[in-house]
Order: sequence, then structure tokens, then C-alpha cells
Amino acid sequence: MCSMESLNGRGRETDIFHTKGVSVSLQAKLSNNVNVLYNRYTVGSSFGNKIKLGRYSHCLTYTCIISFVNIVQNKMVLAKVFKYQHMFRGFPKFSDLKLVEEELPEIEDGEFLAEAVYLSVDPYMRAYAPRIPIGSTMIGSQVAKITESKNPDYPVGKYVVANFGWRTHTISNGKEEGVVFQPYILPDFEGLPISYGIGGLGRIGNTAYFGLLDICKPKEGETVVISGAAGSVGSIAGQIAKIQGCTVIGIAGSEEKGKWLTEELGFDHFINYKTDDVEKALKAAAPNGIDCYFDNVGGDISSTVIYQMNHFGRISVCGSISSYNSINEPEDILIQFPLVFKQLRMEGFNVSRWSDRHMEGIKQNLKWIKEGKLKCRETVTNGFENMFEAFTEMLKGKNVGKAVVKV
Ligand SMILES: NC(=O)C1=CN([C@@H]2O[C@H](COP(=O)(O)OP(=O)(O)OC[C@H]3O[C@@H](n4cnc5c(N)ncnc54)[C@H](OP(=O)(O)O)[C@@H]3O)[C@@H](O)[C@H]2O)C=CC1
Ligand SMILES: CCCCCC(=O)/C=C/[C@@H]1[C@@H](C/C=C\CCCC(=O)O)[C@@H](O)C[C@H]1O
Repeated sequence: MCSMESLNGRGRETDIFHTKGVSVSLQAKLSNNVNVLYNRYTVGSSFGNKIKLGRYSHCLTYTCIISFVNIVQNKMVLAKVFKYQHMFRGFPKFSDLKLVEEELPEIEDGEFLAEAVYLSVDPYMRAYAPRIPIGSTMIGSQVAKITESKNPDYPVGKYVVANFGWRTHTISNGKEEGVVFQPYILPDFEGLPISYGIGGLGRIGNTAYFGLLDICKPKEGETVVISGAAGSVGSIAGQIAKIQGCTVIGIAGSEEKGKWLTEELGFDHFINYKTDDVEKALKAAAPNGIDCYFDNVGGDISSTVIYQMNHFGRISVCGSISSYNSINEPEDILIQFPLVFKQLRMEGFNVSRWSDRHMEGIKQNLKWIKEGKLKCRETVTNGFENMFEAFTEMLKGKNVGKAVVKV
């Protein structure tokens, strides 16, 4: 491995290579955190090559120079990768990650090369951070185009949905280790955006579909509350509750989100948890109590909702984003009283529970989209190097619908 950390500097260019009589201009734009890693060195002859790297040439080893020449000559693939460098503490910092480049080898039999087109940024990346090994690739999924293949199950030109992490290029044999699902060919979305594969027509859509229908089991005429309502899961869960004939109350953090939920998605009521008194607003919106609660946020919002639930109400615990960035343990919140006295059913879930029904959820959500009953909105950030920004903006609530990054 050859580290070029000492070359760091935003937008710095290293420049001219003359190799075997061919003059090649190489622009290596290095951002603050860019490091260059070499997985494999082909020690070819670079004797006689004139290599000029300005005043930083002392930082490069001979091996690195040869490796650069090989990259230029053989068009080797360089993947950009975000590594998890320091454990997040509190709100994630840019310096907790490191952007590096990895030289990829040629693919072998059974393998394919995929180029990320859309990457997902999700709250679980923060929630699971204590379990991510330091130095490993940041976790996450993507929709990627297969650009080379020696595996007939993954043909060139097709798109895969895969848990490759925060990286632009990946070699895979279709059997990723230690991930919650294996790469699969993007189903036919009948002209809908391929990015939906990491959103409404993927595990996000299925989280809303199964988490609401299998756990809350909402019935026509019932009142359903959704927290995190304008996010990717919440906005879909609320629309599915509307499709079931329920009265739907969405809780989210801005008036713009509220307008979208009520005016475009058909939610019956909106509560802004940042400016409204949630307890009073809930009483006004649900004078007869709440039957189902789809919980994306946890914390005070959730205990306030749970205290207003009707007998035999059902709570689907999807997540608790209000606590993910906390350093301190949350204060005790006594929900046992309503759970016991109202005989509520509260159940946590992980969408992987329904992996064997993955296509059922996708097909149903696709049908509802085609029928005009379900809308999937996205907040798109451009540029792989902006992954961290997209991630933290989502944690701050700047996204409406699904937060994705377009490479
Ligand atoms: N159980 C499972 O299998 C799965 C669970 N999840 C969970 O679902 C939830 C929603 O995820 P997802 O739809 O992908 O993300 P979102 O698209 O909803 O984005 C996160 C949203 O959380 C809101 N938020 C941030 N901080 C707080 C806070 N302190 N209190 C209340 N809301 C906050 C923000 O909206 P706002 O402006 O409203 O504050 C932000 O937009 C998360 O808890 C996630 O962990 C997701 C996928 C699968
Ligand atoms: C208290 C911590 C709760 C964390 C809950 C949570 O967010 C879990 C999520 C993962 C889930 C991710 C699902 C959808 C992501 C959408 C993009 C995509 O990857 O397609 C899955 O990994 C299983 C749950 O653990």
C-alpha cells in the first residue's frame, strides 16, 4: 500500500506522465480526505520513463509510480471508497470517514464488475455504526450497472441492487459476505426510475408495506399515526394506510413537509413536532383516539402518541431516529402504563423478516404507483464525493422522501 496522504489538498493536481514515448496527462484531483490505496502492483518496466510530479514527487515510492503507469496503460479500474475511520460519537463528523481510491484487479470467472449509479443514505448507517469495524468500507446499498461480467447470472448492461457499501466500483461474485441480502438484478420497474430500487421499490417500500400491514393490521375507518412521516419509509407507510381507508396523521419536522403530506399525498392531518404542542395537536386531530402507530422516531414523540392510543391499539416499531446521534442514555419513559391498561400490542421488526416475500412488496407498491395511489419522492444529491453531506443532511431532516446520491 502506498499512502499519498501527504499530497492531500483540495483540488490539487498531480500531473504529467511520459511513458514509453506516450505522453499521458493524469489529473488526480485529491480532496481533503483522499488517500490512494493499491491492492495490486504489476511491476512492469518503467525504466526510461520520465515522470514529473512537481514538488510532491518525494512522497511517491517507485512502486506507486509503476502502479500509476499501469493504471494509465491498462485502463485499470479505480474505485472511490469511503472507509469508516473513526467511530461516530454524537453527530457524525466528516473526519470520521476517509475517501480513498482502490485499484481493482481484472475480474475472474464467476465475477462481475458493477459501477454505482445511485447510492442510498439511511438512518441505520448511524444506528449500526458501533458495530462497523474501523477501517472497513462504510455500509450501504446501491443500484449499480454491470459493466463487465464473467458470471451469466449477472449480465453486462443489467442493474443490480447490492449491499456493496459506499463505493463507486465493485467486483462481486454475487455472494457477498456478512451482508443482509445478496445482489439481485433490478426487477422491471416499467419505466419508473431505477433509483426506486433503493427506495419505494426496494427495502424501503417493503419496510412500509410489511411493517404497517403485517404488524399494525390497520382496518378501514381506524386512525393511524405515522412519525417521521415525510421521510422515505413514513411517507409510503402513510399512503398505504390511506389506501386501507384509514384516517392518517403525519408527524414531521417542517411546514413544507406538512404541505406535501396533506396536499399531495392525502394525509388527513399534519403535526409539526418542532413547532406544535404534539399532545394537544394529536387530541385535536384524533378526538376518538389512535388505533395504530407506525413509529420511526421513538423518544418523546412516541410516548406522547402511545398515551393517546385506544384499547387494543397496535404499535409497529420501525426505528428510533431521535436517539441515533445521542451521546447520553435517553431518560426513562414510562410506556408500561398505557401498554398494560390499554392492552396495546407493540412489536419491533426488521424488514429482513420478509425477505422471502421481497418481490410481493415490490409488485404491490409498483402496482399502486402505476395506479396513481402511491407517490415516491426523492431528494437527490449529486456526486459520490458528497455521500457524507447527503447522509448528514438526511439525519438533520433536510430530505423529503428518500435520500439518494447520484454518482
Ligand atoms: N426496521 C427496519 O427494518 C427499518 C427501519 N428503518 C427506520 O425507519 C426510520 C425512517 O427511516 P427512513 O425513512 O429511511 O429515513 P427518513 O427518510 O425518514 O429520514 C430521516 C428523517 O428522520 C427525521 N428526524 C431526524 N431527527 C429526528 C428527531 N430527533 N426526531 C424526529 N425525527 C427526526 C427527519 O425528518 P424531520 O424533518 O421530520 O425531522 C429526517 O428526514 C428510521 O428510524 C430507520 O432507522 C428504516 C428502514 C428499515
Ligand atoms: C434501534 C435501531 C433501529 C435501526 C432500524 C433500521 O433502520 C434498520 C434497517 C435495516 C434495513 C435497511 C433497510 C432499508 C434500507 C434502504 C436502502 C436499501 O438498503 O435498500 C435492513 O438492512 C435490515 C434492517 O436492519
